[in-house]
Amino acid sequence: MTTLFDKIWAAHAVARNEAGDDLVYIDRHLVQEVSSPQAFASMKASGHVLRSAARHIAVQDHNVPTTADRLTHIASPESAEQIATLRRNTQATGMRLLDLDHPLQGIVHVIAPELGYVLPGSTVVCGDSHSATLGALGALAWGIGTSEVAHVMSTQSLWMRKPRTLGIEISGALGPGVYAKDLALALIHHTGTSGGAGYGTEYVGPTVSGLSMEARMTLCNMTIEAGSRFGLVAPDATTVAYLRERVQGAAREHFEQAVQAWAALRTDDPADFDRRVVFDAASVSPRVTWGTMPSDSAVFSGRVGDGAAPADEAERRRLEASLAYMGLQSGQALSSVPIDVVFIGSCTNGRLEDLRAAAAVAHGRRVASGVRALVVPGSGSVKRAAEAEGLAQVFLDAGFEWREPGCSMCIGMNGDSLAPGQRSASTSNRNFENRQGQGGRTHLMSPAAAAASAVRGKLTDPREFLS
Ligand SMILES: CC(C)[C@H](C(=O)O)[C@@H](O)C(=O)O
Ligand code: SF4
Repeated sequence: MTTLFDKIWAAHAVARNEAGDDLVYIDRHLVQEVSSPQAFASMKASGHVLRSAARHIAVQDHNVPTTADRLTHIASPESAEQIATLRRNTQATGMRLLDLDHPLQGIVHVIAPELGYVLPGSTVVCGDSHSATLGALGALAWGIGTSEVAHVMSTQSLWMRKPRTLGIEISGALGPGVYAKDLALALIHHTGTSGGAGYGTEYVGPTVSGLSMEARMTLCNMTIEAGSRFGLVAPDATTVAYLRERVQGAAREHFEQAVQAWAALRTDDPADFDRRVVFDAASVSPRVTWGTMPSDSAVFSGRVGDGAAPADEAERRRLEASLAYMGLQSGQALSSVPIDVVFIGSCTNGRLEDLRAAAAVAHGRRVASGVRALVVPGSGSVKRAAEAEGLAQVFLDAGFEWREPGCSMCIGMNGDSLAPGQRSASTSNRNFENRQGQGGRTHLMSPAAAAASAVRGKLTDPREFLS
């Protein structure tokens, strides 16, 4: 009797040192241009080589312009340099690269599942904190630091202290206009930004089983915002159906056999978790953040500060600084807050279902005057699919910009950023100070809510547009 986390860990731990850390075998590694330059350099400096090139895929995502002329024009020299460096490093080591001109290029956490690259029961790492997104496929997937990236490239393994396990058991149906993003924001509000620290999180229960693959990715993506590096969902029929269409190579040949083996990949008894949190999804309404931590959220009919008294003096000071940064008053009605920019995209909410939810609201409506609204698909595949089913046209007709894939305004490294003091409605995952641009103010929400906010020009509950 053991948890899914323990089973996958045990299948990959090949040795234990005196300190109690395990040497964990890494099945797959994803590489992006921001966290890899030093890793390639230190691998080279120590005379190591890429041990198993086929187990790594690199992609350009954070720095890529989302403008149509991006193959010939990259305005920022720093961005151009990081992109060129990854190109050089992958050529030198024989690592596969999805470059700017590749039809499958996109945000690393969006493309990996699309490629059928992440399989249930496997270990997957990436030098990026949102790697737990891939745990939605029943894999142990987590973000690592640059020195660990070098270690994985040269040894295909990592020393790791096994975390304790946290089971988040979710039951109850999500209401109309309520999405996995709202569930994630509600959970982070409930547990706090460090509630999951030291734990590997598995999401279980009927609500999770009922979520689509993409919604599971949204949920797992935000696990790190509650402090846990691992977010996991056991594979089931939904996972198998998703992978059946996508796996390639040897995994395709042995697919039916693998499906049988995956049946054992589940937590035998929730009592096996080191800690359990029980959560009712039916109680969740569309949410929006008002502060500078992802836990600072409330329902759209709520107020800045959410009416809760700060727990202590340090928290009172944090809230004060946070509201000063956000240019908001405690107690102000959230639905009265005007916005300047709308960003629909990111590894949290840049997949096809997200764009469908936003387009359903945008359809036949117009972005409010004075508001700039961008839709940035998470990958080339998402972009083409959205164009084929008419979503791109819906956005264009409504006055949104329709961009090339990448991280874009989620982090503002590629030239898409907020100006100082500008306020955004954003479907990304972090509302930290300066995250979307120096002095920019971020309100996190679901894609439908972001589209509703674009139309009204202020923070808006998407249910206002549901007929
Ligand atoms: C730049 C990258 C290493 C970073 C991360 O680790 O997550 C980024 O993706 C983010 O979302 O903050
Ligand atoms: S979309 Fe945002 S959160 Fe995701 S990898 Fe890119 S910068 Fe990080």
